[in-house]
Amino acid sequence: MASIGSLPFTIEAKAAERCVFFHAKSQPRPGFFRPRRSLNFAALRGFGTSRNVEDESGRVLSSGQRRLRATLGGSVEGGDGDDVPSEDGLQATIEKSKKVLAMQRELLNQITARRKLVSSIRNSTTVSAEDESSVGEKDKAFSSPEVDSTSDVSDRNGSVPSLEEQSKNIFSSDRRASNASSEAPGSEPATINWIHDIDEAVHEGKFEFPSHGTPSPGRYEPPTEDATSSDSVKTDILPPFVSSIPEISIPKDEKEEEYSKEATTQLGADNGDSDTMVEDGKPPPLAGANVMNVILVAAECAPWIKTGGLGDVAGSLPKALARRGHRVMVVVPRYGNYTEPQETGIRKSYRVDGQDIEVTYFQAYIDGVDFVFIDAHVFRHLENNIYGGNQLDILKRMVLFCKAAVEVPWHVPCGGVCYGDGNLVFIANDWHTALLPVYLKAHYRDNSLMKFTRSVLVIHNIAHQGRGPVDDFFRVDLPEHYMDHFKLYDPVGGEHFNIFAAGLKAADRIVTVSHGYAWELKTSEGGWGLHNIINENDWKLRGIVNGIDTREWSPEFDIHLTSDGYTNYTLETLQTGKPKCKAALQKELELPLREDVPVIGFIGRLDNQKGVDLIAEAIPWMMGQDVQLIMLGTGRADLEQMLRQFETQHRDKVRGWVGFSVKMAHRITAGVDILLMPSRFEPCGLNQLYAMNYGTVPVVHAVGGLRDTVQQFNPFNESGLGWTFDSAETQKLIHALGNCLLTYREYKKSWEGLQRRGMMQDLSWDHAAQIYEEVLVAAKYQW
Ligand SMILES: Nc1ncnc2c1ncn2[C@@H]1O[C@H](COP(=O)(O)OP(=O)(O)O[C@H]2O[C@H](CO)[C@@H](O)[C@H](O)[C@H]2O)[C@@H](O)[C@H]1O
Repeated sequence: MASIGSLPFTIEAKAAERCVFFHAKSQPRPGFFRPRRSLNFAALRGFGTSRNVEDESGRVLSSGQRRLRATLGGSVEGGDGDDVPSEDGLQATIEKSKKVLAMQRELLNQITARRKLVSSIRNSTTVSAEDESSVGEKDKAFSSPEVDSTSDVSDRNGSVPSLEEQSKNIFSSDRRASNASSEAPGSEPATINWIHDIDEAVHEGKFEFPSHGTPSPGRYEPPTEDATSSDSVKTDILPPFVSSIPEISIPKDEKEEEYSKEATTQLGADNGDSDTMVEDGKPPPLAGANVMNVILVAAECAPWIKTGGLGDVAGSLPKALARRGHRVMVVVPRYGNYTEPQETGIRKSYRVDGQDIEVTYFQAYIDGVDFVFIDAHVFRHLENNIYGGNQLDILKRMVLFCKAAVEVPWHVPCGGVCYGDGNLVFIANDWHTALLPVYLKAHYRDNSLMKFTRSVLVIHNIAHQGRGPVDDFFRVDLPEHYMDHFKLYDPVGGEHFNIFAAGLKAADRIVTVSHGYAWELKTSEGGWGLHNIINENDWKLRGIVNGIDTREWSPEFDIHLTSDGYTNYTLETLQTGKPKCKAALQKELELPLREDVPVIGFIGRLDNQKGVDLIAEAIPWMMGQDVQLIMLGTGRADLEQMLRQFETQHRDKVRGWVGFSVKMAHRITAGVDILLMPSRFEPCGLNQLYAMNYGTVPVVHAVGGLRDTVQQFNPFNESGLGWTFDSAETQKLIHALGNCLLTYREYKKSWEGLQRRGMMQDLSWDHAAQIYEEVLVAAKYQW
């Protein structure tokens, strides 16, 4: 594969990026459903039902409406035709008025709480120009003044969930699509006129209680309330690709209730915001009316299996989405005997390249997230080499994984209840799971199955695409007319089969892991042959900078810093804690114990992407400095050998740890002063984020996510977070690192400022999860 050199990141390029983005945003989206503002009818439900009473136009009114009308001067309930009310009658009316006022008050409280929540979310969000444009668009989409009753107020039975119920729905037994949208974020909540609005709407016939009728063409059809919305499809017309459709939804049982309780407690504990508590002590979900079922599918997931940043993201983004109130699952292959997941006893069989392969499912519920592991003989014994084997073996594993993953919401009950395919969005990651959006479309949606399920494909690294000979198409079990989606020609690979290409076309939305990388992907240097497809699909692409797991990667709680002389530390104890970790690291690696020497670290895959060759070229200069260098990595054999050689040649200054050690990665991040990341390209990069959270100063090539997250230090106004260099050249690396070393030695106050600013950032997933949610909502309403 061609290596890409440094990219032309000029101001003009940045401006071009914005133009492209805005242009794309303003394009109309065919069939894009825009939910309208609607009112919360929750209060009307609490009155119970008795007999049918009709209004002037003959419409049947609920008893709640009847009482309201009676209270407001109507003549439906209680009056029974008496023109002159008796004393008792008056008393009863007063009592009723009091009740209604109490209910009104309660509703207003709920509205205030919701308003507070929405504005607190907004205030806590630093919206970039791109984000602002899309938030604006979302606001518009959610703020039509019309009352639209059929689309987003009620479920299919015509019942209207209250705020409280909406929050319960996420964990409730039928887990139906919570498409009720009384006040979507961004819309003005209904105000004091709500009774009048409802009454008038009902009276004037603007509002109709939803029926089970067929939705009008072109409108959004709310998901069914069954756990599996495709149940209604008869199995005798099942397409050959589909394993089987479950016929019954699994009933609520005790286990599920426990699960609900646990989940709700979790939600409350994590939010910890008493302002948002509703009366019964449960907070409404941060996602509000947008709560949905989300299934993230990835080839790796920390802490069970991780070879790089994808594992970190799969292990932490779902928890942040769950904290927002979504029901979230992660599906990952079971490569080893993990302790937490329990066997579910469910077995299914999928055809892969002409052979039936049986899979079983293991499941665990941790930190508010369902983790489902797919077990099959092809995944076993790969724990130390999950991407191992020949190209065909890998392809078959991914075909099996994607086929099984799509049907997990049908077959695997979590907490007793399957997710179902209504109100569901899959998040696929990188080429390994890029077949999932294609299968979702070709096997299911093209056959009227999983009608309400959508997919988002996340690009963590476009350099790996699942390329193969064109004939590989016949191994992935798709209708022939899908072949063109996979066929790609480029000067490097010639005409070939490309899984990422097809996934990008089939997904409802595409995300990549930084704004910088979103721009680079559209260039011929950064798109690795897929730039044309990415440009064509720019309208559905969004850059979202990764967050970090602030518990796992926190100097305060890091479990790898509790022994061997290391220590946990915080912003307050930085000046004592970090030197202690530095000394412990020097001791562990048998380097000279010196507090004053700057220690430089590198952690990462040893390949062309990470710019290890630039470090190699800079070694002679570095060894002329009074520094220590610690490198941790695995990958290309020649680069591994190079690391060993550095250590042998410079025993007093260099350690080259060849291997994959999570513990050492944590300890190096805490113990070194400077983290070097000369990546030739870097979609986001997590190590620089971890480094900053530990008061370690990054020196990076300003590319992709590194450019987004590390602002150059400015000594004149003491701002910035580290050092950046603008092209992947050894001399530029040396220049940046030289300035960094000078500051470390001569300007202690500036150094401390850099460390503190790094540590004070909010690098958590919470902000990113909120933006992911916007993408999921957009996907959900993509028709
Ligand atoms: N030898 C070793 N021992 C222990 N731990 C090691 C290690 N080598 C690497 N790691 C760990 O693996 C992770 C690597 O994450 P990165 O984001 O830097 O890179 P990666 O290129 O794998 O991910 C891709 O996906 C992520 C997630 O989106 C993007 O940030 C990134 O730019 C993109 O290339 C870190 O947690 C790091 O500590």
